[in-house]
Amino acid sequence: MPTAKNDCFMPRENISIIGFPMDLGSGRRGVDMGPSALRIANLERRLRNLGYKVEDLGDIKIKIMEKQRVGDPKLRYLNEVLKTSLTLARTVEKVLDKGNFPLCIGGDHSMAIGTIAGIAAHCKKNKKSLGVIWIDAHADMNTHETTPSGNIHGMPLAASMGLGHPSLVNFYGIKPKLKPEHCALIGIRSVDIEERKNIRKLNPAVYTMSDVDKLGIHRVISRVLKQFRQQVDHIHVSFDVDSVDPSIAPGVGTPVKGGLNYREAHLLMETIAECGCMSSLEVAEVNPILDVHNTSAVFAAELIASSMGQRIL
Ligand SMILES: NC(=[NH2+])NCCC[C@H](N)C(=O)O
Ligand SMILES: [Mn+2]
Ligand SMILES: [Mn+2]
Repeated sequence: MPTAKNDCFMPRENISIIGFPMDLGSGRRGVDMGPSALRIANLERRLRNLGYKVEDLGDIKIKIMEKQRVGDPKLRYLNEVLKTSLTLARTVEKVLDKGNFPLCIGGDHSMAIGTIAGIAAHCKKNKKSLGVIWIDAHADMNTHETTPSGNIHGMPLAASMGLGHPSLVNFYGIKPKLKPEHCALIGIRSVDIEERKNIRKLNPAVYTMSDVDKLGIHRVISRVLKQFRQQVDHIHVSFDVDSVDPSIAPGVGTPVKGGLNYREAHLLMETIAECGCMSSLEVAEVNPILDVHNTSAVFAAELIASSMGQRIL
């Protein structure tokens, strides 16, 4: 095992799967079916085959979109996002408190508001520092003031670092939940003009696709892991499936050309597994309506397995 700051880096035996069938945070329907698609892709069996004990806690209850009001156009479905994020945060916190590994499957990326809140609460109680590796085509660092869409899935990372609408920033009573120096973004290739200013203001480490092209994905993730292993106690990986190129993962709500290729994505996750230092994982934005025979969900399930120790040999 690699040396670690404390024992939270030891691999956890028990995985708790939490489904978050939410699409109110995104502009397009369908990601609410992501958790089902991942389960159909045999997620649980893949993890059991790796030797883990797995419990599936089922889905967080979410009221269907057709019955909701959009509300503020700059913070679409805010109330529903807050309400459901609260249940998610409590569930994640409980799972961590009992020593299990939370695997949250979405759902749109607004789920990170709840996931990171629950993790931050657990870390605060146990005097652990939190690091987040955000793998995404997008930075998700908009606020209600900079968003071009009003979709909350474009805001969770900024909000977690203390920038954005007070209801998101103060959510779950911890503010900020994450320090920018303990945050790294990887795979970025679509940032809104105003969103750039937020990135500059907070200044987390950002590895764009150009950086991945130049350095190689292995060097990028190794650099981040090396730094985080020395500086934080809990590493959370937030994986947006649209980080991968749409040619291999077409089933996502907001596809952007020029993403990680098949092997880059696996190598990224395999390197995270080798480090043995991931303490929680969430996978967001699988959209079965836009998918082709569930290939994106199967790919996402494969990537989850790679991040949990699946090896070629
Ligand atoms: N989690 C995601 N897929 N986010 C996409 C965000 C797209 C765009 N930046 C927006 O704010 O609307
Ligand atoms: Mn995202
Ligand atoms: Mn994205």
